[in-house]
Amino acid sequence: MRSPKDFFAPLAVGAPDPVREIPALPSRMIHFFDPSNEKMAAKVPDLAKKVDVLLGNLEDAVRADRKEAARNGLVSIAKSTDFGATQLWTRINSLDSPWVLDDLITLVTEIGDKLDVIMVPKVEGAQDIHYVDRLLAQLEARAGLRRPLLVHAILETASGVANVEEIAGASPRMQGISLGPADLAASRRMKTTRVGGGHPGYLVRTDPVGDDLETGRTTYQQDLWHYTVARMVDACAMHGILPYYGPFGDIRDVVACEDQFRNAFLLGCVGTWTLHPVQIDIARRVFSPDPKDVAWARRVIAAMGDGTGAVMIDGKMQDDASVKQCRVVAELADALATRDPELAKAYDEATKEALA
Ligand SMILES: CC(=O)SCCNC(=O)CCNC(=O)[C@H](O)C(C)(C)COP(=O)(O)OP(=O)(O)OC[C@H]1O[C@@H](n2cnc3c(N)ncnc32)[C@H](O)[C@@H]1OP(=O)(O)O
Ligand SMILES: O=CC(=O)O
Ligand SMILES: [Mg+2]
Repeated sequence: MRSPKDFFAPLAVGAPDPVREIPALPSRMIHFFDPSNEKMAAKVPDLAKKVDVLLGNLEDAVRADRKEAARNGLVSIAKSTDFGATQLWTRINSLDSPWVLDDLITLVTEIGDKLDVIMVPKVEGAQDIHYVDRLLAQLEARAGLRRPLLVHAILETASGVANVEEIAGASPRMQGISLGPADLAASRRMKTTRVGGGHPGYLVRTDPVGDDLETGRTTYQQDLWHYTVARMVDACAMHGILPYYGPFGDIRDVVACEDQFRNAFLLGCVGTWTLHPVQIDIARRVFSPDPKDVAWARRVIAAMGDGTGAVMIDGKMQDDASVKQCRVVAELADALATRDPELAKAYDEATKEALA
């Protein structure tokens, strides 16, 4: 473990100073595209106007014989596109793969000034982050970068989950963590065959009435990912970094996708991955607080004055703890409003109505 005294010192001579705080930039959707896919690449300039984060994916879902094309495609897209306020991220290949070294050398050298965050898959423990941390510092120094690249880990191995707290705190570069339900299911030897979402077999059933075991016993499907998402959220909150839901692979099932995203939002996640354009509006809707909740939060904050004591609003007790929750919602709304004028209007109208 690094000494707290030198945690914020650069890991290579000439590398930029590490950040002391992770910027809470809007990142409701991390939209994945394959930079070697011409159709997807052609949509990037338009998508940049619609999403908070664009991610050039180099790992799984890119065929082995397209890895180089994806890497080079990302370099040329990054150089030729105006991303405005939209962040550009990449997902590199896994640390044991034959491609990752060239991914990092090429991307940091060629487009290190355009990239915001590097997503690292299949992280097992702090040692993986330490490896990337030092290598990035060396490459940043060589490329003369002034701004450090941030690192995002995917939680998709059983070891990663067991070590999630040390991963979250492994480096000042740690920006966030995403749930990777597909690889995690495989790593845990779960008996699912899906990319995220629930399973009809994972359920609880009401008790029998008398001796009849068959009739009237309602079943409730449970969330396979509750434990992992909750644990990830705690690890991230503890270290001041951001938690995200990951992929929802049933593109057609926009209803269950929205449910899964909302569960993650309510538990503390700030965003999710979007794999297909149809998921972008779902993520925007779910990960932007509802105008009614924003109006309520602003009303509680106004009524609570300096934030101490207790007041009654519409029959509900408010005190220091509820005003803190309201501040989370109100601050998120303020941050999103600066990026999204439609949301800003909806929040202000709902607030006026609530305070009238
Ligand atoms: C477990 C994990 O690791 S998840 C992360 C890795 N996986 C990914 O990144 C997957 C990314 N998404 C995809 O590859 C695709 O969306 C697929 C394969 C799921 C579906 O692709 P398609 O069969 O082409 O879907 P569909 O026909 O509905 O696409 C409609 C249009 O949207 C485009 N499109 C689809 N996905 C994307 C995307 N992620 N970004 C931009 N455009 C897209 C298609 O190219 C198509 O364009 P066109 O109208 O010009 O022909
Ligand atoms: O990479 C994501 C996953 O679910 O696996
Ligand atoms: Mg994966």
